[in-house]
Amino acid sequence: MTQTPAPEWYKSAVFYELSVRTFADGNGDGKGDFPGLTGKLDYLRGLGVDVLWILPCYPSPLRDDGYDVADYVGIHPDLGTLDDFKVFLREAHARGLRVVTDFVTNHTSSDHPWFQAARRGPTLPDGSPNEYYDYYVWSDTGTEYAGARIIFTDTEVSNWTLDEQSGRYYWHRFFASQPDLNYDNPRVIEEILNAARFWLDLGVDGFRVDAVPYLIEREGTNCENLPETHDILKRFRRMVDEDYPGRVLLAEANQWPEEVVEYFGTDADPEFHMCFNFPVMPRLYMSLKKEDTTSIREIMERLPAIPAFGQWVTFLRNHDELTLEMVTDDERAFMYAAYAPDTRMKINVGIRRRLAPLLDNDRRRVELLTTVLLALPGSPILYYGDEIGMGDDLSLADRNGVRTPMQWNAGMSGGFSTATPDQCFFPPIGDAVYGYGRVNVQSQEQDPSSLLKWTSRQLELRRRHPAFAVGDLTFIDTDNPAILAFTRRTGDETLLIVSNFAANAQAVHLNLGDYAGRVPVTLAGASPFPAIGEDPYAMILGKYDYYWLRLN
Ligand SMILES: OC[C@H]1O[C@H](O[C@H]2O[C@H](CO)[C@@H](O)[C@H](O)[C@H]2O)[C@H](O)[C@@H](O)[C@@H]1O
Ligand SMILES: [Ca+2]
Repeated sequence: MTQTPAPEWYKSAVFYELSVRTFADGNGDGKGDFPGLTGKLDYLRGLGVDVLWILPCYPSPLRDDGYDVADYVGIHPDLGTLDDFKVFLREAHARGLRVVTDFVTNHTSSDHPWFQAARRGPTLPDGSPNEYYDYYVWSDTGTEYAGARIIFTDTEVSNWTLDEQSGRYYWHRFFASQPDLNYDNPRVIEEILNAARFWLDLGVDGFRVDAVPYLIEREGTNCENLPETHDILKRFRRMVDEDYPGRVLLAEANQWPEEVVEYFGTDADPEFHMCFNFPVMPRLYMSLKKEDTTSIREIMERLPAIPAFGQWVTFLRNHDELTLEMVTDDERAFMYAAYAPDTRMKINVGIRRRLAPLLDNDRRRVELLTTVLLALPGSPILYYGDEIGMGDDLSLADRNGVRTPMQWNAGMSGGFSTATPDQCFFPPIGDAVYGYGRVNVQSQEQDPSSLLKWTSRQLELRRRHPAFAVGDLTFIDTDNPAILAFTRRTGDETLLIVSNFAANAQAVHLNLGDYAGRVPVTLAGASPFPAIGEDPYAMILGKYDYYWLRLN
């Protein structure tokens, strides 16, 4: 199957995020690789996703799982060769799957040759200027930009670190092993755009651009979302529009609605095609524990309008911690109390757990949040392994506990590798509840009622109703805050989504006066419900129950 060349394909796409290193090992060395991933493309096609977002695959010392790039135009040798990548891309495209790669713009690894050259100081021994020095941000005192917060609060005490070789401090928003590039230097912009061209020329369908708010620093600001940063990102978009039309840019900007929306730019002066909806994510979990969906509605209604080309990207989990940066202090305290009872679950400003353990492995709650994810405006992202209910490993450092090997079957190392578990890059999960002996693709493929099969059916249902992807959103007033009700509407159809966030059955009345005379019909099964009248529409929902309805 080949792809339909619709220019706005990303608006109706379902994304699947995966780490090549932990997805499938093709050569038995215990590390996932491109040949292994290529062998799993039929699985991904069968699941019903459209786009693969692959985590950074560049040569890297892996001090931040590849977000510390040592070479922008290569493949990490553990993952295969550039030719292996090309084969993967070709085979993905042949199956109608698109591929979006992670592009780390804000910083490099301290091992990158640019930084190693920069450390020689502004002037070389022969008196000539060191052109690489200005690739990074330096200080004599390490006191500038004091208004910038620290992001990795568990490990870093400052955004400046003294470099022994140059005797100067360098700026880094993330780990000290990730020096920030100096975007006030036009050569840096050229280098990064050229690196992007390299991958676009190979045929990638776009980039998830990492940590975009932090490109530029200015004294007296918090060094986030600055106008100069937006100018650079708009230049990136212009290059894509002019030379690579049809490719997509997705912004990772973990910001409040008013700031994140700026990363779309405008119809006249566009920036990113897509932005992650960070603010809504923690509120989905919060609403479950509070049995009150008010915060979901409030944050969604707070999102400013986006340009016609734009699309939000929604997610429940990803490779990082469940970030709690976009909540109030009280809400953060609530989330920690509700979802991180063990202190090992906390990291930086968030919670390092996977979807199934967060929801106590409760299939009803997993289904509920997944259906809301699929029904809210935006293109949803599934995180690898969540479609089978994988668990996490709190004994692993940093965020690695949610990056364990994909569980394919009950055999050696869960079918991830022919290597033994202790030889794998991260050990596959082997416990009695979430271990590969019990939770794996093969067994779920044989079980029609498995989470995997359910997910696949739900994706198929979503695909058949374009209103999920591009319909307008209208929240429906109810008399029960545990119930989230909204419509998604196009000129052709109106969908009504009703979800019960409570642990008990609930009665609710929906204010559906605008739809008097219409008959709700279930999307799966086409069962008609009582017709809507002038009075509030009464419904009963079982615990964590949901309805996907079409208003005929
Ligand atoms: O490349 C550095 C990091 O960039 C992304 O980080 C983001 O994740 C942080 C939480 O882990 C988040 O708080 C921050 O706002 C983001 O920019 C990337 O996803 C990380 O894996 C990476 O370490
Ligand atoms: Ca391998």
